[in-house]
Amino acid sequence: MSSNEKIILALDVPSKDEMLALLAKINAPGCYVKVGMELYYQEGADIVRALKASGYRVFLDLKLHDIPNTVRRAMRGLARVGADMVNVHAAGGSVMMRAAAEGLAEGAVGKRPICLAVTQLTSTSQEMLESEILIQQPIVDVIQSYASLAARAGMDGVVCSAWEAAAIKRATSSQFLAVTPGIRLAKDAAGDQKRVATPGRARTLGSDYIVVGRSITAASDPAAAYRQVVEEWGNTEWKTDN
Ligand SMILES: O=c1ccn([C@@H]2O[C@H](COP(=O)(O)O)[C@@H](O)[C@H]2O)c(=O)[nH]1
Repeated sequence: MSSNEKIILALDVPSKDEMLALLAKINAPGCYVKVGMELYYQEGADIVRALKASGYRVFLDLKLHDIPNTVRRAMRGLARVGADMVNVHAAGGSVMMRAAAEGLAEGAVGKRPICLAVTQLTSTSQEMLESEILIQQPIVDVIQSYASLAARAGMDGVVCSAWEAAAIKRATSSQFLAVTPGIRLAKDAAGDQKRVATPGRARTLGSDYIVVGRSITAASDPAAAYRQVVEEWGNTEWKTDN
């Protein structure tokens, strides 16, 4: 089956065996995949090495958020593992983000991995932002501000929802990446996600990459769902002038 390098499949499964079974079902060799906490905390760095050895591109989604020295040293190690894309929380601040970039440059064997900053999780709503995180501003303004900070601190882009993609590019540059989870096929339930978009909508809103998990992995036919995401993305025109 054909894949698309801008579609990142979230491998949210608890073991290597389940991951291999899922990849066999989807049958998209060499596609972009995401290893998150669930799989990494069970299988460790070997899972990334195995995926890379099989030709997949890997986003290692561990969302580091700690003091700058710890993040720098952790990133030095993660760069050696060989992921193509990694991330931190922008809320860790500019010194921490700069330390992440430096650690990656120190550890990278060849090209350093793309480093993203998570702005506000796609499971966060405006209401939660105000009542729980105690930030009394429109979420898009908060995300724009984090994106500017991240760009100045040497990040290559941010994780945000598709709905903020154009705003973060206005605040930074058209080259600054918007990697957007919270993607659902139209028929699917949002579940715990609050800021969601379909693959086609995400493209028109200016996403550079979309991250798709349960709309594919929980589908009765994951291969058909993956194909639908690829087609919907591919049949939609990308816009930057939102
Ligand atoms: O803001 C964020 C940051 C990361 N994620 C991750 O993306 C996938 C989404 O999975 P779905 O099943 O498509 O909801 C998941 O691995 C999250 O950890 C995110 O959703 N939002």
